[in-house]
Amino acid sequence: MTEQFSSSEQQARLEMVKLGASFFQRGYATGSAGNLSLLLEDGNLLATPTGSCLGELDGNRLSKVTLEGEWISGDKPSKEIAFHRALYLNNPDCKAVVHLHSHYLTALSCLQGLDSENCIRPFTPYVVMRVGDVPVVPYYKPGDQRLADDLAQLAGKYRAFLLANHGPVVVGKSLREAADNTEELEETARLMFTLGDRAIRYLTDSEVAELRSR
Ligand SMILES: O=C(CO)COP(=O)(O)O
Ligand SMILES: [Zn+2]
Repeated sequence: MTEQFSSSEQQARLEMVKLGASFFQRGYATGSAGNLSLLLEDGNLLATPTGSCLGELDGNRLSKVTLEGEWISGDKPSKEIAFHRALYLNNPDCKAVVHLHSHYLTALSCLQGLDSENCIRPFTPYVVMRVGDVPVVPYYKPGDQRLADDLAQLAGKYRAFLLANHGPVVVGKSLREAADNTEELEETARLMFTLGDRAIRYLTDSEVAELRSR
């Protein structure tokens, strides 16, 4: 990578390239699906370009956009940049966003009858400790402004979201945290399908409350 970026921006670019490759190599991302963004120290967003494969990101060509949505540099930003911006603008703790079409969460997002306020009823502690409730955003086509409008409404209250018939969106205080929490959710969705129709002992309300108050 060239020297045209500040050292913190250079580090952020390298982190995005590294995490994108890690997602891709381990099968959490396939083809050119999914997008990542983070808030730079200069107050602008670094995001993956539209149509890019997370496994082959070029640190020098990542998109830079203002929080208002103006494209500053790099390749054309993700078509989902509007919903990424909505999350930063409506949650001061949001410093990074991960959106994937990971297998099990996307399968979950296609089920009918999900609880729109929390589609993952807790049966293991980590989802409660790290993420909390996961609301479902109704289906809109990728890139639709209504995804951003709905996420803007939910952003202040939740750390992860499931886009119906599409996939997860997870925020974090860092790209690493958002990535870790996305993986936690993906593994939890995988457990849901592994458990299938068997009777699950869900965590009780007091067990959930104990985890939340930690
Ligand atoms: O996941 C995607 C759309 O929801 C991928 O779109 P982009 O390639 O424009 O980021
Ligand atoms: Zn998508």
